[in-house]
Amino acid sequence: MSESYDYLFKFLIIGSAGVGKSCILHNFIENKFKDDSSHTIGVEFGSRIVNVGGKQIKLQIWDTAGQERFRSVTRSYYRGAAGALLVYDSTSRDSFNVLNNWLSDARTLASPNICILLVGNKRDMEEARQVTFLEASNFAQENELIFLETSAKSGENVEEAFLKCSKTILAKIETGELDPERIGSGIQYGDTSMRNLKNSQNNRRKFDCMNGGGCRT
Ligand SMILES: Nc1nc2c(ncn2[C@@H]2O[C@H](COP(=O)(O)OP(=O)(O)OP(=O)(O)O)[C@@H](O)[C@H]2O)c(=O)[nH]1
Repeated sequence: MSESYDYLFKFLIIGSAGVGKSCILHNFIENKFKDDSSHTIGVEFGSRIVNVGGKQIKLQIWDTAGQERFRSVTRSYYRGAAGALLVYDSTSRDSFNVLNNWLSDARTLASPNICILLVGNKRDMEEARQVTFLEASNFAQENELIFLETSAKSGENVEEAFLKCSKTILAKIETGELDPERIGSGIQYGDTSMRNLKNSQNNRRKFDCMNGGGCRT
């Protein structure tokens, strides 16, 4: 069965080892918690079509390994990503303290216009919390990031995280701030968009003809 969608967005999930990146992806794709998750080796991949404001968007998601020894491999996947979920574990101050390193990697190696969403995962473990909502939201504000707390275990806000990032990218396409045709934008037109684009070009030609503007073929 062929898939029909308007746009394809390339997404990354980045952050330290063990913060729950693979579980977030698994929850988003399979709608369940992966309780036997082991360290990712290199990168893993998932994709899903979501509906954002009436547009079908195919998300192509690269889940990267957090362990330092895979850093050179994972960095090679950053190029041309339209969006990234930058994940820390709200029960681990260490994972929060290194966010600046992840952020500068994402901003230098991916598209300069990359939409980054800060995700504080493991929200279900309130008793073990080491990072408050307020300090993370201040960090997000200072660094112009959108921010959400999630639980890959209960599924809370997981879908919302991907949708929020997709909505922001779509809005930038619609206002012309992002150009999907720019190489390395991390965005591609799907069949449906191409069809609409061609129809609007054809309509434009018809309009030019009717108004004596000469017909270009
Ligand atoms: N309670 C709770 N545990 C979680 C949550 N998300 C992940 N975990 C657990 O945290 C551990 C690490 O999860 P992973 O998804 O493998 O972590 P990762 O960030 O992909 O790790 P790397 O692949 O090494 O980078 C696993 O034992 C998960 O079961 C969550 O939201 N709540």
